[in-house]
Amino acid sequence: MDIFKILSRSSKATQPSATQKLPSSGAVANPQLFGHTEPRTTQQQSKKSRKRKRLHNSETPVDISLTADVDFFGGAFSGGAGKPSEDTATLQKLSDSRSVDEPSKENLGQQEEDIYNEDESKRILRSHKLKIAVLEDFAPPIEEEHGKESSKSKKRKKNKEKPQKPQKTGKTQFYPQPLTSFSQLRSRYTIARRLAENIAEQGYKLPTEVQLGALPLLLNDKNTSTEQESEQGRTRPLDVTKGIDLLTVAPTGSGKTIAFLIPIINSLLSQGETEHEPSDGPRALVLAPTKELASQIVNEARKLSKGTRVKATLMKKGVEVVERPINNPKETADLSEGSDEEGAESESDVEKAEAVVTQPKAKTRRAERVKAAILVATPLALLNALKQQDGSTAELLNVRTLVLDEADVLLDPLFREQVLAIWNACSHPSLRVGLWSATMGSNIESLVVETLNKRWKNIITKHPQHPRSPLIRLVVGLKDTAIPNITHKLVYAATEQGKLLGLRQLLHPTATPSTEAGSSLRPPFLVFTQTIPRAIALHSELRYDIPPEAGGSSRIAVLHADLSSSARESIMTRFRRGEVWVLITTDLLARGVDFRGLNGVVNYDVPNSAAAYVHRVGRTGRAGREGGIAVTYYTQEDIPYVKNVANVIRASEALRGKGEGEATIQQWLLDALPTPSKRDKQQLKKRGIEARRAVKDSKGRGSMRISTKSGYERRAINNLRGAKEASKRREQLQQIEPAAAGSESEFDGFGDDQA
Ligand SMILES: Nc1ncnc2c1ncn2[C@@H]1O[C@H](COP(=O)(O)OP(=O)(O)OP(=O)(O)O)[C@@H](O)[C@H]1O
Repeated sequence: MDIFKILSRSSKATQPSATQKLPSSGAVANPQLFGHTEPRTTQQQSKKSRKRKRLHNSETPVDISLTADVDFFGGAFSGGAGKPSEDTATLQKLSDSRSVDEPSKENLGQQEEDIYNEDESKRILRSHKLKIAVLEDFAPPIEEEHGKESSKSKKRKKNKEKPQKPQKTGKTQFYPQPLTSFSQLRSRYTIARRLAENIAEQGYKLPTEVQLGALPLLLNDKNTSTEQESEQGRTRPLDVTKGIDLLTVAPTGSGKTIAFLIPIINSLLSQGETEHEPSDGPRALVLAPTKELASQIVNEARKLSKGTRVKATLMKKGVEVVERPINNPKETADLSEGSDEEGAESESDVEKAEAVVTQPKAKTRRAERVKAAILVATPLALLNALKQQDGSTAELLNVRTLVLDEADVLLDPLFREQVLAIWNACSHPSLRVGLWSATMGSNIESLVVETLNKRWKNIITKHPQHPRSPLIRLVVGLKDTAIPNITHKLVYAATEQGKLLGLRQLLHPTATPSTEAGSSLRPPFLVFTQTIPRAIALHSELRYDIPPEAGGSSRIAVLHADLSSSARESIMTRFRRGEVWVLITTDLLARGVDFRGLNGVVNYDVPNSAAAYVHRVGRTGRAGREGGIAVTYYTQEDIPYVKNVANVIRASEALRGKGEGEATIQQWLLDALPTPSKRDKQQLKKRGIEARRAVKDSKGRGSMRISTKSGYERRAINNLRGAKEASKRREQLQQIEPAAAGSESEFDGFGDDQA
């Protein structure tokens, strides 16, 4: 069934042309956004140059790019992804629990082939627009490392009997080994066989930019060029083998989820069976701002850990994460300390057993405990499960990896307190943090550094010799910019009625074939509004716009946070299945949610910030897909704020290589639009367009209502309705009055006997 044909109620103008490409159609050949336009000959040359030993600097820089048809498992697999050939039997024999430190002989042979020298690494990273910098490195200063002590370092040494103090080095560039094919996960990092198979089964062939840069860093790369280049041009070694804290800014839809999940799953698999008991609680924690995103992450984690002992679960209401006492919090704290001890027949085991036996049942909650090693949660749901009777937060003693997906929103005032409380509850000294988003303000970076420093102060008081891991920042492309493969339309609709008319034209494009914004937006698409009441109102206004023969009102749905969890789940499923074609929503679905087949996004209400725009429009054009369309309507009220959006569109089009002539936003428009002040931007981010929050505008009129009727028409209708009601009331009164008069006449007053 052609959705577009039915929606447009015509077959004439709606036949998709043979050349028309939809983002929802077909598979993507190349999920990368940058660096795959280099000529084939260069790629062939690069293949030869790869056969160099690691860390040997070549005299002449070699042109390196990636081949699109990557052969899984070093060319040994045949018959499609995930199907190992006989040649790979040896690889397969590797146990999924083998330590990553013990590469097999056959893998070592492969390893040498896949190692790039520093110039090659630089070249690849640059061609894919990857910038990796060390934000904070806590290793000793360079001079000391190389045995040449400066007078400064001598002085420092004199005062040095104090505990290790973090050494700030400023931002320095860093060039790790890029991961140019998923087969290198096995050959270089000896990830678990089953994990590698699961990756192949998903059909992932070529790593996206963020995977290319982040996976080597997170898999504790021993092969990487451990040199970092400081602003002064000096180099110093950087040790990533003990783990790093990573802040990643990479475009929407660029595959950040598997970039953080693969290292988590691999690390859990590489730990011996004995190390983790389900009763120890989760070992990896992923926080996401919405239930929808959290459940999507769990699904991804389950696909990647299929057939292994690693389990992932979603935090649900009523489920316990740690043992919590009801009456006496002290007792549970003792119990958890005991359970952290290792070794069979140890004293602590006895204590543990006794504690379990002697623990009165009434003192512990009887709810089900989380047994999975990976827990994915929204901040509030998890914090509620950690709150103790005395108001304190229970510790998550065994969590070694904390991931904040959509970190900038999680560390924004809305979630900040909850997230920091959870971060601090993860008390393991070797906790590694990953912060991931497509947008990241510098204030968030500062907050991260501050939080890490505070935590570190606490750690060294308890564990003075504990090594500190570096904080690395990975940026793909231009920070805070929409992906280059989206077509943007910024449409002036003047009024609220104008926007509704515009949206109707998108639903029935043949009515106005010349409509610029609507000419090629085909369902399924998302429509974003500023508030829940507006989403509901827009849904009621449009719900009968789709003809019954096309499925009628069932094709259009609304999803927002006031709905029950089950209603939200069911709408998501119907949308993913293609039963719902137009989904009206709020910023609830703006971040992280992955709809592969989305053809477009409509910003019915202008987003509250540039970042919100980047995320909303990033629901389309995922994993390198072409052609998603983002339509943004703006009215008179939005003019003071729309420059934010216009700037993002300009930057995204520049990234795509669009010149002034073909740009959506002409320079004259940019010049004409007012630049909002910092205060205005903050206010907008917090509250959105103020007038749209109220049912009525500042003059008491309902001009921000979602309706195609003008204010004049609505007033006329209201007057008519008022007049009708008044006359009805008069009629009723007239009927009541004679009756009342009659009843009065029947009342004879109080009798003498009642007085
Ligand atoms: N290497 C790859 N090759 C092809 N597809 C991939 C690859 N990696 C991930 N994908 C797919 O890309 C899509 C987007 O991935 P993901 O949701 O992780 O993006 P993201 O970077 O987290 O986006 P957002 O910033 O919007 O949250 C998913 O459908 C995923 O399956």
